[in-house]
Amino acid sequence: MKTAEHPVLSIENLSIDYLAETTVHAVRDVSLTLRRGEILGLAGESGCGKSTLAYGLTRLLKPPAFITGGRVVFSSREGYDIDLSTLGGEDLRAFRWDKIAMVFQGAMNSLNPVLRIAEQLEDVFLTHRPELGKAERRRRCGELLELVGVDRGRLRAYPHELSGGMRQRVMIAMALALEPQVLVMDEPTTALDVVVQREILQEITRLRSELGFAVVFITHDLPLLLEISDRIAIMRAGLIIELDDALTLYTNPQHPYTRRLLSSFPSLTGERGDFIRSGVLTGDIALEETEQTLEATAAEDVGIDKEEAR
Ligand SMILES: Nc1ncnc2c1ncn2[C@@H]1O[C@H](COP(=O)(O)OP(=O)(O)OP(=O)(O)O)[C@@H](O)[C@H]1O
Repeated sequence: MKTAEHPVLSIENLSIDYLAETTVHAVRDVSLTLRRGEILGLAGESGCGKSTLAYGLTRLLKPPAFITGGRVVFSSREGYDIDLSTLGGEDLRAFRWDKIAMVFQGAMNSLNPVLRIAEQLEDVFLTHRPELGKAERRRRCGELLELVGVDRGRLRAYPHELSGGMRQRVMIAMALALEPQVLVMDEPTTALDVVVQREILQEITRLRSELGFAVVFITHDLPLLLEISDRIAIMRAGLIIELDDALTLYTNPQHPYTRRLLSSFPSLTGERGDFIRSGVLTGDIALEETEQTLEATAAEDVGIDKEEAR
């Protein structure tokens, strides 16, 4: 899908510290633009700051995390800009559902076990669209469930009556309820088995095309990102060290750390590698690239010590 050049979210020189016993510089001077309608993948090893960045750009950080510099600006499709640091309280809560929605890794476990799915979905409309009547709310909840591939009959179910995959789909439906322009997904399918994961990812890319929202998709699973992302940012020790469109990043990675990260996934380098971005690349190219990568990274290193960021 061709993405428009217009930004929907601009992250400008964002820095986030954890002011714990020792200060951790978890996000360091990150600048990043999310284009309207694109899927931007954010990859990097555990502890590099991906989740902190996700929480920072949705302003969900809690102490000891503090934004120590920079800002995040949302550019609405209606043509106005909002600096998120100017929002607080109710405005911020409303903004989060309305304009930017989130799906986090354990989201499916955050459904209330004693309430039916219908009540939990309806609650979003009751809070944010109080003008809607009961029948209209019900209708929209049914439509939402079907949008994410769950039969509307499940509205009457309790969470424990649904599989993990279905519960995660319900969470995605909830995130999409108010038609946000940005969806932040932090490891949204990691807890699910591979087949269910794949189905949900296909659903997300289909919905993105249908509804036009942009996605920040966070995972340490680089092969997965290569499949679904338009562009990929590689993060290390709080810094974005490389950002490019997915195919270029795969075929021509510039940073030694990116090359090393790519080479650490057997699925990208073995004979099965050609399923990645199928139809675009062959396993031979994948193999050749990786051999070069291995030779190159044997001789050089990135030079950013993880401890240095703490
Ligand atoms: N509450 C906290 N107090 C102090 N340091 C923290 C806290 N939460 C996270 N950190 C540190 O901030 C850094 C970034 O953590 P973060 O969770 O954002 O990384 P991540 O890339 O999302 O990792 P993962 O893939 O494991 O979720 C790490 O060094 C982590 O130890």
